[in-house]
Amino acid sequence: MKIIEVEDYNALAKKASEMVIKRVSQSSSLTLGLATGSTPLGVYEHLREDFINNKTSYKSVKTFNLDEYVGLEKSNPNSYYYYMYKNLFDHIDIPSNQIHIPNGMAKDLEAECQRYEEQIDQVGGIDLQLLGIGVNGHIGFNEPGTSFDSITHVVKLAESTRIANSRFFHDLSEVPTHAITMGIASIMKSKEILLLAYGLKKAQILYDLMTKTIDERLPASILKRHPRVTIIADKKAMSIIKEKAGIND
Ligand SMILES: N[C@@H]1[C@@H](O)[C@H](O)[C@@H](COP(=O)(O)O)O[C@@H]1O
Repeated sequence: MKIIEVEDYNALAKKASEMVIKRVSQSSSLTLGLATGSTPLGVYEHLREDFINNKTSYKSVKTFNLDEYVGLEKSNPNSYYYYMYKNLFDHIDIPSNQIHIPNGMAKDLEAECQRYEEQIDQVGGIDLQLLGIGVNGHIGFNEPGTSFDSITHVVKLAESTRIANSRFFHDLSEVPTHAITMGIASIMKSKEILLLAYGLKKAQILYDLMTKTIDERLPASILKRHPRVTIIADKKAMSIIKEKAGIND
């Protein structure tokens, strides 16, 4: 895994967006894997600005989102569907039939998971997957203990994840208990992965990721087996790694 350290959140968002824009401009049929949460917000902001200023076109780009809550309507501001349209899709020229987000309202959730995984395979897999990381090391919504062989599936969210994500809801009881997520094996099929981490609250998990062995108790640790992973982290997220290595700056 290659780590790029940047000064702060804005530099992280800028760097990540430049990498995405470069791939979009270079390929006539790119498939992007997209993430939600607070971390990619600045990246999407830069992509929106770039679309206005430089007209980078997404007409032939396909996207697959990592995950979606179970039981939230698309119109619910906390659904990842709503998040993605509000922060990105409503502002660029991507055709809606090229956007893929798991349907957390599907009657048959198992069938929805299978359909989603097949769609990813049908387009030849994801070229570039954006990832955040949970404080417990989850990627997508793959909580600690998830099998490394998992494909798109329904998960019961860890209480720590529900509490962490409750900041977006009125209170904890509104946070869904389940979600659909690409599995660890689905994520590992991506040709290239860009993991973003910023802030002190990610410093411990980033240190664990870099120093601990590959283990299902730390879902992100599997990324060490992937040939093309870049981590972009700001100084705060890097602070424990550097402190333990005796690096001061
Ligand atoms: N399902 C998402 C993940 O895809 C995201 O990476 C993580 C970190 O979120 P944040 O970027 O807000 O710290 O939390 C959520 O639970």
